[in-house]
Order: sequence, then structure tokens, then C-alpha cells
Amino acid sequence: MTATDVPELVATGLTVRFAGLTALDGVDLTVRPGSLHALIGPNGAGKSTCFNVLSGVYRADAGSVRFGDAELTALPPHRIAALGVARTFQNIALSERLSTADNLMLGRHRLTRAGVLSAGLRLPRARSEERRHRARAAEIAEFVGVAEHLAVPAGALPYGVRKRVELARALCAEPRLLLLDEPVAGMNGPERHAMARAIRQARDALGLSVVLVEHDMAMVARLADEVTVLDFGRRIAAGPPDRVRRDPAVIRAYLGEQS
Ligand SMILES: Nc1ncnc2c1ncn2[C@@H]1O[C@H](COP(=O)(O)OP(=O)(O)OP(=O)(O)O)[C@@H](O)[C@H]1O
Repeated sequence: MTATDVPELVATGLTVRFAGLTALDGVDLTVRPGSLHALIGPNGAGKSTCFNVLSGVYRADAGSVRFGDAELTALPPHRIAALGVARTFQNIALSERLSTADNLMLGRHRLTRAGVLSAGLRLPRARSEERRHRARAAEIAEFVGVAEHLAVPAGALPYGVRKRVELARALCAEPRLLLLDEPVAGMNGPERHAMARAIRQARDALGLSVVLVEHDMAMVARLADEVTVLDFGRRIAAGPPDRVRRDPAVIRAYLGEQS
């Protein structure tokens, strides 16, 4: 199944101030439908703040966010989620005692009418709805390579697999735009590769747009169609990874971080 109605995300002039500090300063960001877009930049550049604005956790002091015809700018997080914007966090937020399958069912909560985990009455309609959702969750588990772990409690899985289960859970909400906050943080080489493959496969299979915050330039070059670079709250470059990597302002920003 492919999402056919993925709109463009267009953020314009995003500005966020905390006390005396301007965390985002007139940032523009356009995410083409179905693209994999990386948001990068040195520590404190404003990446998380940008995610928090896109998902409604923070309200911008100025600027706007449009997702197709929808104006997201002043909407609370649950309304933004209802429009098909899902997000993962840097820290794992799975229920450790629940199986992978049940964690994925929690991800489908937004789409269920009967309340799938509490279908205690076992009414036929609730049962068939639950079956349908479990089948879809298993299909999504397949896209991100965690299908073999469906029966295992999330807490018993290795770190890299748990992070992919989290990705699957976010996908279970059938988002049209997925925001991934440092999806490979803390992973070793093979886990990074598995996650990169999972992200690409999910995007290809579901046709959604993905924005990911990432530090590792090699990973960005491998994965992203387009990159936006922030530094001190400003957008200093945007474009395809190859061009952005060679941009003198980007090189300066990253060298500055190392010194
Ligand atoms: N809630 C807040 N209150 C005050 N200052 C904040 C808050 N959130 C972020 N900041 C500041 O805003 C700036 C941008 O922070 P942000 O976390 O968005 O950067 P980042 O690019 O995500 O950094 P990192 O890569 O270290 O996660 C930083 O100077 C940070 O200290």
C-alpha cells in the first residue's frame, strides 16, 4: 500500500526565542512529498527546536508551517498527529513488558474505533477490526525488519531492534510525514545499517515523507534526498547531500564544532 496523498511540508520564516536566545531565526524548510530529508547541524543549532515546532510541542514566535492545505502553525500536537504527522524521540519509549506486536497495536490507537487492546467484550466487529489492525501491524513490521520479533517483549530485544520497533510503531499510525529524531544515536555499525535500510524500505513501501535529525554526515549522504543545514538557529545551506557537503559554510560550521 502506498500513501498517495502526501502533501508538501513548507515551513517559512520559523523563529523561536527562549528568554534572550534565538533558537530558530527565520528558518525555511521544504519537504517534497515522498522524500527523505535530513536536518543537520552542530550541537545547539536548533534541530530539536525545529522538530518541536513541526510537531506542535513548541509554538513559533514567528513564521508558519503548512502541510498541503493545512496550516499547522498554531495547532496542538494531537491535531497535528491527526493530520498524519508522526514523530519518534531520541529515547526509546516502548512498553518493555508488552510484546512487539502489542507495542505496534498501541501505535495504531489513533486509527481504531473499538480500542483494540481492550476489546474485552469480544464482539465480532471488535474482533475483526483487531484482526485487520494486527495484520497491518505485521506487514509494517516486515518493512522495517522486525517481523521475527513480533511475539517477543520489547524489553528483551537488543537496542538496535528496539529502535526499529519504535520506527514501526510510529509507522503504524499511517503517517504521511514522519519526523525521526536521531534514529541511529547510540548504535553500532551494523545496527546503523539495519536502521538506514529500514527507514528507506519503509519510505519506499509506504510513500511517506521523512525528516530525520542526524549528526553522521556519511549516513546523511547515503540516505537523504535533500538536506537542510542549521547553525546557530539559521539555515546556512539546503540541497542535495553532495552539494551541501561541499558547501564552504557547512564545512566551516562543522570544523568549528571540532575545534
Ligand atoms: N526549552 C528550552 N529553553 C531554553 N533554551 C532552549 C530550550 N530548548 C532549546 N534551547 C536552546 O536553543 C538552542 C537550540 O537547541 P536545540 O536543542 O534545538 O539544538 P539541536 O540542534 O537539537 O542540538 P543537539 O544536536 O545538541 O541536540 C540551544 O542553545 C539550546 O540550549
